[in-house]
Amino acid sequence: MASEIVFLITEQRNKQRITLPSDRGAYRFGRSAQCEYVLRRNNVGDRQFTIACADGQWTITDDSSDCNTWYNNRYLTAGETCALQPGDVIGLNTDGDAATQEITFRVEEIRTVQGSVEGPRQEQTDAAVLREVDIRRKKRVLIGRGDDCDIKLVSDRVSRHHCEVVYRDGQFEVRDLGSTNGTYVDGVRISRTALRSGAVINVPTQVFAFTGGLLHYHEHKSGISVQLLNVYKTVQDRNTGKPLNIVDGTSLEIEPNSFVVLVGGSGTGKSSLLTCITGTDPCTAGSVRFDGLETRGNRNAFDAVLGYVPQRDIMHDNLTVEQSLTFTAKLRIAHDASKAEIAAAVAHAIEAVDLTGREKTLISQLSGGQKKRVSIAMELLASPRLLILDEPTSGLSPDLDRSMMELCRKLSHQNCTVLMVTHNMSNINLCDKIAFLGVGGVLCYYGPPENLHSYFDVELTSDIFEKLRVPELVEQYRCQYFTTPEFNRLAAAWPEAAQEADKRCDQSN
Ligand SMILES: Nc1ncnc2c1ncn2[C@@H]1O[C@H](COP(=O)(O)OP(=O)(O)OP(=O)(O)O)[C@@H](O)[C@H]1O
Repeated sequence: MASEIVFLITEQRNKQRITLPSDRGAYRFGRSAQCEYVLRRNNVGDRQFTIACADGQWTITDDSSDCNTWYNNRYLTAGETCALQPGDVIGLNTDGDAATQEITFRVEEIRTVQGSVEGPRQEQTDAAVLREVDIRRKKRVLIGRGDDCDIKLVSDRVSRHHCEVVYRDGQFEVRDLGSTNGTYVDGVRISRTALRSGAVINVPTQVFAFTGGLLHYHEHKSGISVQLLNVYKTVQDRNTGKPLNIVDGTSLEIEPNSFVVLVGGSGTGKSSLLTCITGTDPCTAGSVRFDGLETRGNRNAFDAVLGYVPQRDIMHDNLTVEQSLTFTAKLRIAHDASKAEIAAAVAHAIEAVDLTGREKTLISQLSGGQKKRVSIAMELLASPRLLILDEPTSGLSPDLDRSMMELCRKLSHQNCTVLMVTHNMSNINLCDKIAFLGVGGVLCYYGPPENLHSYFDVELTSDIFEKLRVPELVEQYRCQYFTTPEFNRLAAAWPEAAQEADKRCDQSN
């Protein structure tokens, strides 16, 4: 009988579940690229430990000669094997302090499964629930925001009856039902088309994968994840005529419903990286994924999940907040929305940006910070699952900067994933992660704000900007990033991200 073991891996604030099926042999954990689960950390051996299953019994074996593996309440001796059961904890003390375990692997569950199961799986924590609908059995699956739909999507961008997937005479077909914002199959807007196995269907805020007569989808609570894998933007240098990387091999993962701030000195490629993510000027190499799905070729469809707040506010001064938002709502919300639905969406957006009580105020009478909130509310009308803000706090007073950061934090935890570009570091502790770029478009740090100063070994944030102007230091921090938990979690899920690390940096250092 096959079985699988579920580990909850905890490292700093990050949590991740992995499921290892028993019929795939042993799973090696360690620094080496040959391991099934690569852990590029200090004080981790090339092969640290192995998890395996024989005769229904899961075990851990310590493989490392010089770095110890913690098991429940003691260290294993080199080569020792122990049986695993739910509740057991494996720990690694990557900072070298024997008293603390920086990464823990807790056995959550060992379960028997029928037949064979597919390879190691990453499981999202709390972000999404995987659903599937059997089209052959139902014959017709109606998708939309109406109460009578088989798959009901809660977004004003989705039409009441948006599209349907039907099965007739052995054929599967998807038909758009005259929706406002479109149905896409493999990145192309369709009115009706036959479905092949493996097709990807997009409607606003939702992606479906169609295989073997089943429609699979993640029922999202709100924000999406973004994966950047070896992302490059190469341009022709206007001075030398030679190729120049202005985004230079960036790999990182933005977790669902997190608030990430992108910082870096002037000209370090922040805007260029943003345009790779928004797709307005796509990357020249590498991959940008939303919820793990490649966005290249699917750009139109993925636009639906994106909200972009530009640096300059674009609104009519002589309209009130409510008029302005109602005007935008009529353009963005599905055309079959009733007046009451539009009014509710506007009220919801106003409340989300804490402007309740200002509905009747003219835009011209708002402060800079309030205007920015209206710009954000305009994007929220479209229920984005990723909100990108380009320097929303530039030109604002310090107290407004704080309230803007607090708003972004709130939105990220309630509505969507938030990515913000900023120069202002004073309230940076309010974000979940900082992506710090150095000269030449190199990602030098990606991690929580509380580790920033120790990582760069500085007391003042301004010293980081100084350091990241020096190309040699930038290269040093590029490689240091490849040893961090954030990068290793990404590389474990997307091994191609490690290729760049292996190419750029000698991992034995
Ligand atoms: N064709 C080109 N030739 C040479 N350099 C270029 C070319 N195109 C862009 N660059 C450089 O690429 C870098 C990245 O620009 P980008 O606008 O993305 O940086 P940024 O971090 O957003 O800057 P800022 O904070 O000043 O807005 C800049 O240094 C820019 O001068």
